[in-house]
Amino acid sequence: MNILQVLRGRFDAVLSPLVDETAPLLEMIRPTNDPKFGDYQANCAMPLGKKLGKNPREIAAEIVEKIDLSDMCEPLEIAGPGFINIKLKDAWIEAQLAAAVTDERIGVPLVEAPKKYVLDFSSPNVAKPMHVGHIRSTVIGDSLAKTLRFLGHEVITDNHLGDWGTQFGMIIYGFKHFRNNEAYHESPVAELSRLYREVRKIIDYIDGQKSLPARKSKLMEMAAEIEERKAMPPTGDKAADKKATKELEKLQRQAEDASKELVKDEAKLSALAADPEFAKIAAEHSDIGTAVLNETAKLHADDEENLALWHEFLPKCREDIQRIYQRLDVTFDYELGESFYHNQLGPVVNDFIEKGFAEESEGALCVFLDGFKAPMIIRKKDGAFLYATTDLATIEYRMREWKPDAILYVVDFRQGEHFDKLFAAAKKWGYADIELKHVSFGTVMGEDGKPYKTRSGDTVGLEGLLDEAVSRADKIVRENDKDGQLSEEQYADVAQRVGIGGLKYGDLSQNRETDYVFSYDKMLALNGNTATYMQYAYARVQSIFRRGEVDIAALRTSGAKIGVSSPAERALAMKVLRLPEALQDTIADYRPNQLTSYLFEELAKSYSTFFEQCPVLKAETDEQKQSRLLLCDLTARVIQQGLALLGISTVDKM
Ligand SMILES: NC(=[NH2+])NCCC[C@H](N)C(=O)O
Repeated sequence: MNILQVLRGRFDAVLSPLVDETAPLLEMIRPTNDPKFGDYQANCAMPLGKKLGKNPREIAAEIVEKIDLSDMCEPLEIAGPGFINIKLKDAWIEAQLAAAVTDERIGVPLVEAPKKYVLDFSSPNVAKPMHVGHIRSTVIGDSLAKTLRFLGHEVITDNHLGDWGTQFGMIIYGFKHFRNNEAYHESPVAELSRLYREVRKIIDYIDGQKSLPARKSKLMEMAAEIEERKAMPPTGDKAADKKATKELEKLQRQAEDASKELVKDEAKLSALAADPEFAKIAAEHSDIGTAVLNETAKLHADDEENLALWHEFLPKCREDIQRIYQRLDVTFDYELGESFYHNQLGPVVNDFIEKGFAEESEGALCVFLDGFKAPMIIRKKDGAFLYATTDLATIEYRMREWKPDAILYVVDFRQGEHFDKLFAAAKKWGYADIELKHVSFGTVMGEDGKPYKTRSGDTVGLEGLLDEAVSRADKIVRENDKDGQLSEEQYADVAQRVGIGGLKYGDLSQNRETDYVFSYDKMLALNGNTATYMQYAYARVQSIFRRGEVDIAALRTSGAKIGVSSPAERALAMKVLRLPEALQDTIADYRPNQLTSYLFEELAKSYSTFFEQCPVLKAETDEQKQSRLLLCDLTARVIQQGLALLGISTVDKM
């Protein structure tokens, strides 16, 4: 059971006659950090006292007097200004452990009111280099899907592939003008990816050159302004002068950065221009920007040739991405990409017009939303629909077909404004009683402090990244296996699980909203908050069973019991029983790092202390030995379950 939830339920019964809204008070019942204060502590008497104008200690006494917890807790204690300390009875803990030992779900209850979730994650733009951010979305989304499902919710996972965008205009253009038939034949995706990069390069070159004069004059303006400000005499007002100096410095820094950037770009452009072959191509394709848009527009207008090319390219691109999913062991219920909604965009826009939610502004069709300066554009001046239009059609489809209670979008924080607007527009459109949530995440950084880039910048690069993790894991596993207990075959298997697991855990253990630095060394470390450490803890328990020739499955059903007489055993037992709470915390705001920190900071650390203080195979009595073996087993099962919900597997030996 979820102990915290049960405690809160009991408090709720006492608090609800006193206040209208008990939820914030119930939030103040938390596990303690120090066993001195019991297992849980309720701090709600203080705010309640303030609210009711009574002495908090009196309130606390009143709560303690009325609450019915005698079945599970020792008599409650009131401390300090009105803290209520809650200590569970040992016998009650032991009964919970006994139930968990024979429970496949190790004591995790199913939610009483299951909800239906749609999870939109991964969603790369095919035919365009997939990047580390898409791995991040994939790993976070998959873990949330698994956790929600485990708790009993219904989850539909949907990979909203970008399979209809300008990138297809680009490869269609590239295919028509630059393709190498032989290369395409040999390795179509590699050739398409080359074509994408080629077209991108020309577009960037032409746009870069076009923007140079404006950038230069902007810099001159900045320089002039700096001079002007420098020439200004001080006013004598200290604060104002200080502010002026600060502003001047800021402007100087900006000018310096812009000028460096310009020098760099100019160098790049002139290097390209110096390549006669490239210069010739660029000159021949000077209208490439418009041409690409035309190819895209033709595709969207069902042009026969472009549609045929799209049908030819798409399965190849999807296959390419599939390899990454296979290696990450991630699957989707649906992969309804942007192209799937193509025919619904017109009707969506018409519906907005009919309902009076959209108006024309400078030729574009706009949805004005309260609280936003800029409107959401749903049709461009040239008639083209946008990313946002597709997302509206997607919401309509999902609501109609699946009727979910919530749609979660696991997407990069840079799309924050898009989703804010999308959700506001959806609400306006009538989708008000659904939870629409942008599960936003930060950037994966390189050790140089810039966004992490794989060497080749495409799926091949991402595969290289996975390969590297596995090959480093292989080395670590071999070094660690001093007594040579693993076969060659086992090395390969363990390296896979440790390498890919390390990569996933390294990501999931971060607060998803912050940027983090990608480091193989950190994510594969044997010590610390890593998958490797958790996998190792699991394997160590299995090795105890092997060394002691323990048939753990038989012991589970033998009627042997776990006792919690020593502090280390009791502390570990409490952590084991807190798995349901950790999972609840994980989905409360969709944060897998709640689960990793429970596994590492709480469970693994308590296990370590237990392991130091409590001999298992050499326990004093048979009864104690069985008790400790079962506690080790529960710990290992919680680790295994926890890792499984993160999409990470365990190994028995490593
Ligand atoms: N429904 C959505 N907008 N999902 C996210 C799509 C992400 C987009 N394809 C990208 O790679 O940036």
